[in-house]
Amino acid sequence: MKTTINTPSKTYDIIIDKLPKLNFDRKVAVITNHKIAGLHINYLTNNLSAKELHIITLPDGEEYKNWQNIEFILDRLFDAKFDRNSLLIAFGGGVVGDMTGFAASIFLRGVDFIQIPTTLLAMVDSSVGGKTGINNKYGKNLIGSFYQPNAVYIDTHFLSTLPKREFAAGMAEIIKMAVMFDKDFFEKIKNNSISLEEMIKRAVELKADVVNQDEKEKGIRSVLNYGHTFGHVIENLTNYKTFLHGEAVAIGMVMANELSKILGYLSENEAEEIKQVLKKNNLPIDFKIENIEEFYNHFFLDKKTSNNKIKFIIPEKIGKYKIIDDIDKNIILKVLKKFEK
Ligand SMILES: NC(=O)c1ccc[n+]([C@@H]2O[C@H](COP(=O)([O-])OP(=O)(O)OC[C@H]3O[C@@H](n4cnc5c(N)ncnc54)[C@H](O)[C@@H]3O)[C@@H](O)[C@H]2O)c1
Ligand SMILES: O=C(O)C(=O)C[C@@H](O)[C@H](O)[C@H](O)COP(=O)(O)O
Ligand SMILES: [Zn+2]
Repeated sequence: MKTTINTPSKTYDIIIDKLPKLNFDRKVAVITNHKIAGLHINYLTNNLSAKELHIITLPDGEEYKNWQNIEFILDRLFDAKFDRNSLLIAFGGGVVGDMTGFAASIFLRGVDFIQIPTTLLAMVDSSVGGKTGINNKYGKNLIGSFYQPNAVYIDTHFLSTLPKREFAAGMAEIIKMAVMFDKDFFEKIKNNSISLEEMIKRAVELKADVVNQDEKEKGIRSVLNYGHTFGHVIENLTNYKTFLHGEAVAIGMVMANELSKILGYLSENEAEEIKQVLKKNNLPIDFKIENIEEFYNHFFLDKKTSNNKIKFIIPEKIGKYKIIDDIDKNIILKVLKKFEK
């Protein structure tokens, strides 16, 4: 199965199939982490040949998605005398993918890279669309670039070793896409009447369609941030340690749905339906806020906030999104109070 991304900066294919034989007549650096290398590096290198092959392994975890590890990658590339004709391969989840893409976008002002995602979340979301970056003390993904890969190879073979919690985190981003764009897709997920490959394919198609329309998030691409306005604050406040990204997004969707209900859009029934689908997919749907003013103030670090207007993405109904950025502070505090400790 193949989907194509066609943006002003690059056109490339997303191939959902067994990993093909990859031959590159140039220097190649595979960037991964220790866990994935231990589990799958042989499967990759058995299908990969290059003029010169380097493996760069990073520490594992969201807390390592930072400048220090970007510099680690760049130092390895300089030490090995990589040049502008070199290729980087992101072999891992979203953390590896975001860091590899960012390193590729700034090394020598930009070298080619490809994505070989190994988590469900990376397969359906982070490997597609060219958002790259790192976190810092101010928040999530606040430093980075829009930099498209040359190709994405999605081989579900890698999911055989993915822990249940990580699989669930990927389901959060899939459910997000269904709630925003495709009620039929949501129903299939709810009723378990869709195969894993078909689910991945549909989620990738939905994301590709958005990226093709709005590569650099000037409009509709912000819809992919549903659940993230709240979710990123949760990740930041819990130091990226309590929740996986997808788990924080799931809670964020529940909070966004509360906002939609208060504004008179989403019905109680549909909000409950979404909660049940998240729960059934082993995702958290609650979070206790210690300090709602502190939580509220984090919204002003969100990249979608401009001119002090916080932008929220909510479902008007399942399958129909709404972008809204002129909400009174008291309404937002009313939502946060529902989750106050
Ligand atoms: N760029 C984007 O558009 C985009 C989209 C969504 C999420 N993200 C980012 O992606 C990150 C989350 O990505 P993630 O959920 O893939 O987390 P992750 O990259 O941290 O991987 C999750 C865990 O699973 C392990 N792992 C990876 N593949 C495995 C496999 N096949 N078998 C066993 N273990 C495996 C990893 O080592 C890690 O411990 C966040 O930083 C988020 O901000 C980016
Ligand atoms: O690709 C996008 O656009 C998304 O918003 C996908 C999100 O799932 C992803 O977590 C992204 O990194 C969040 O975007 P950000 O710009 O808020 O970092
Ligand atoms: Zn996300």
